[in-house]
Amino acid sequence: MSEITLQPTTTPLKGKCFVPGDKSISHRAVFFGALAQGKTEITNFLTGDDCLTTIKAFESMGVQITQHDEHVEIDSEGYKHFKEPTQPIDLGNSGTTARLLLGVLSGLPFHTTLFGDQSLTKRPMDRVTIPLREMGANIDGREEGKYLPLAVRGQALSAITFKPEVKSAQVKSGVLLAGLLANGTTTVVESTKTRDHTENMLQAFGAEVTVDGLAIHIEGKQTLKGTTIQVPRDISSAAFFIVAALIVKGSKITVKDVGLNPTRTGILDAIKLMGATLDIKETTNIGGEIIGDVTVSYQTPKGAVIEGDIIPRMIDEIPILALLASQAEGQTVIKDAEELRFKETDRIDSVVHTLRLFGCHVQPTPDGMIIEGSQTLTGATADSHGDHRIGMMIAIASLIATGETTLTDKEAINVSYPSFFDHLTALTNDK
Ligand SMILES: O=C(O)C1=C[C@@H](OP(=O)(O)O)[C@@H](O)[C@H](O)C1
Ligand SMILES: C=C(OP(=O)(O)O)C(=O)O
Repeated sequence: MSEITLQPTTTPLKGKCFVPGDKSISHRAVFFGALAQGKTEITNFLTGDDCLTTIKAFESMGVQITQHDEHVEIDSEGYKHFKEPTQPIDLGNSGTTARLLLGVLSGLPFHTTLFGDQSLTKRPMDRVTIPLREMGANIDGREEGKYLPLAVRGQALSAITFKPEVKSAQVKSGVLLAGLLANGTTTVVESTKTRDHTENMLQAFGAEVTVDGLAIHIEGKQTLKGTTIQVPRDISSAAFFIVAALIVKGSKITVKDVGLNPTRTGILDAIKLMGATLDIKETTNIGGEIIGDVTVSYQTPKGAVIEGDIIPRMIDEIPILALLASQAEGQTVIKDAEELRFKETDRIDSVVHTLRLFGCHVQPTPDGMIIEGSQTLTGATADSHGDHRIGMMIAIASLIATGETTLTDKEAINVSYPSFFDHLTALTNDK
């Protein structure tokens, strides 16, 4: 496992930044491109480990996929022509691939085995296997199919109406994908709107899908048609530099062409709730996804209570928001975020543990944390614990810590942002 030694920055962050393509949208572009008939071309694809895992999964079912850096071409005859994989499918670290693929495999007429890395093997899969079994899926595994490895024998599926207990776009998407292969009309009714890239992309691939408030209806047995997908840049990746600019004195940066889908911009709303100003310019809308630029400069926000419906709209950004909170004036309380406990690490415990290594005062709660503001950070040796978002949080913390920071297991960052350190260096070296 490799490590990197990081020094506090002596220069502010300046200039423009083009973060890589959105992880959620890159996954879905491969899923739908593979399921569809004909050619799909994806540009600005995220070449992070998780999205490459999705490509390999479909290749193992015989789908023709060519990937050159951020450009992907898929030539598929459609899901009816997928072949039974000869080997178990390795899902690596990717929860999104696991939950969405379970939905697809449940309705295909062959047998597959799925496994993942140590972290993914601990993450709950019953949130999706329970509704899939209700549709007729045959899924078996440890603890009655709660955890990977899982064996799936595809079946004819029947539509259901499903009201998920967890606020999860992965669960919603897994059931909608099964619904696409099922007989009848499947309905998912959410209690809070989660990221809606699946719904947008289904429409882009010509599927009949109706969104009626919090209810989504999908007709079964539809044929999708290959299309062109331009992936917006990832707001979840941009969040690390937005926070870096807010906390490093004298900074001013613009993150360009970033996805501004309202189901993903909770982080921007939380920053505004903390009294900071952001300049947000929406520039275009491609395939139902709003894209724009965010300009941000150094300022001291105020502590706030972050809770309720905003949480699913910023779930992956909570680690970096916690770092921002440590620099705010006053206390910040994060509530209603128990879902953090089911990510690559238990992100309530790992954020608290990591910020404490830097000398911060922070308390975990069952569904979030309480972070004291105006804290001085002291350089530390901190491990990503195999969690990309914790790794990037440590790197951003090192910019303002006194003394040296050593980040161990830095390659975890490749899951969602392989060029992270190049981009960070460019922002701190811009003249
Ligand atoms: O659907 C998606 O692409 C994702 C949904 C979220 O997970 P949950 O659906 O489990 O909340 C998020 O944390 C993950 O990074 C990506
Ligand atoms: C939780 C994440 O991803 P996944 O669930 O796909 O592993 C993430 O990217 O922060």
